[in-house]
Amino acid sequence: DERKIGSIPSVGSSGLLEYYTGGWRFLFHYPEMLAEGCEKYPGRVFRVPRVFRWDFTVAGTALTQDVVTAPENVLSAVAANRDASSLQLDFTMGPELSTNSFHIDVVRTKLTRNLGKCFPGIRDEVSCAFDELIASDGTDWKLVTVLPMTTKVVARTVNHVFVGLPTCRNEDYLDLAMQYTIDVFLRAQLISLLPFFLRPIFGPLISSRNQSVRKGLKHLGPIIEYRIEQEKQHGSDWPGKPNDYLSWLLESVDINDERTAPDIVSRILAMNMAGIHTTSNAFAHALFDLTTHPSYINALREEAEQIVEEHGWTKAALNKMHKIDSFLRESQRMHDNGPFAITRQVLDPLGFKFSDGTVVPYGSIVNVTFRGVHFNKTNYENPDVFDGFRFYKMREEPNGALFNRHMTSTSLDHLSFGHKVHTCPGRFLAATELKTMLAHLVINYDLRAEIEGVRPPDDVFGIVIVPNGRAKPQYISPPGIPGPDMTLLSLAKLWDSGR
Ligand code: HEM
Repeated sequence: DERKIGSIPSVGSSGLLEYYTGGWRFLFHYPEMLAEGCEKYPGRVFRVPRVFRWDFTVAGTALTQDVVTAPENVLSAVAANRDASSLQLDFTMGPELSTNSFHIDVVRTKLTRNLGKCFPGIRDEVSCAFDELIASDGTDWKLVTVLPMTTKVVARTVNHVFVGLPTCRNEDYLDLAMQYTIDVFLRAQLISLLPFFLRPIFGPLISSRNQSVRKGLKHLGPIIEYRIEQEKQHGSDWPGKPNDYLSWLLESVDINDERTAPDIVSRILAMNMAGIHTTSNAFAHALFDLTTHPSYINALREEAEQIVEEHGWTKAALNKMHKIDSFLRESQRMHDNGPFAITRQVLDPLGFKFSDGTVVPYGSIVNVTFRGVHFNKTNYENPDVFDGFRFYKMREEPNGALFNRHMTSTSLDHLSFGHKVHTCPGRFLAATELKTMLAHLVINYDLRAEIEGVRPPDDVFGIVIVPNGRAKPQYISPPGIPGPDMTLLSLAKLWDSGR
């Protein structure tokens, strides 16, 4: 295995020292290390030192195809999440979530099919949450820290779909929903520092799983009990049954099993983890792109206003917002959730052989990095330049009828939601939320950067690469009211004149 590994290029030195010291570089300079690897070894696999291990990173379209089409028993997403990667799923969330993942099937099927019906609730939650959190009195610009605000708006909105009102607005429940991801990640990092044989002993003690499920049961336990009772009395279509994820989950389980309520709570927490920070990070990035390139604001506002005026606030109307769709997709292209679209563990004892002949050994972690694909000149013209209407322009071309670059489309050149086998099943919900949020903001508010023309730098810690948590763009509602010193229009003009 050492011989096989030795022939794979590495970022930094490939010596033994790098194996031990490089891991520390990884904590604070991972984006630069990946950029260096993608630049030096385009279209290949390269090694990156982590703490006491090498990760194998794929930086190109052809080899990405090898990864996304490999079967689960060869390159496993489940194994990567359970133990070897950052989640330590067995301890942090429970092994049953990977051995029976019906909660994921329910997202893929019932949740996605019901988005049209759930849309009024989504729209209402987005609008109330933003208006409450920005709390503009309509006379002055207001500074609001982006990331906590978007996280709260998203947490309320997904939970409107997951568990409905009033729980989706309960502060204590929302704290749990937002904090859960952080608890899981931090504790998983601690567990993964332990030697393998100690993990089963100390893993459960370090994990916050029982505590989180207990807190979740405090809020959801009585609701689950009530719904089970109604079903027992009136059958599965009982009068007044809410149309939400909790109901769809309960339709898929044995309600007589006493383990049902804690199990359902674990699965709802897992979906909060998959759905909150991913979406709120994407939105924060989009807002930073908008305030750094404010000339887009009017165009997006015009589109949103015109479509809402003509078709009202519906899911079908969102589908017509092509500029908003393009803007969000471009923002995702340039700023992803962390460095990797795809993480897998090699399960084949013979290792995994890529189509270029590279072999990575059994047990290794293989990552596909966004950078190698999204910033690749063969995939995109001027990939380093933000072009909010890049995809909109493709759509307008003569063969636009064949356009297949919507926000929710995955492809080998756009991996924000993964591609093929494990493509994100929540992307339709995420896109619905993101488009509703962006349309709501531009229709109801003017916004501008805290510091003109400056995009707040990402926060970086190891593989956690997230939008800046302290930046505060400014908002004013309703749009068009002059601010204390400069209006949005004058800002846009300055930008156009090249300042
Ligand atoms: C902008 C927001 C989101 C982004 C960027 C995102 C991205 C991703 C990515 C990159 C994957 C991994 C694909 C792979 O391993 O091949 C994934 C998987 C997943 N996502 Fe999302 N996601 C988002 C929102 C959501 C939401 C809202 C939900 C839930 C409602 C969700 C549920 C899931 C689940 C359950 C998986 C695992 C699928 C599987 O293993 O088969 N995601 N997502």
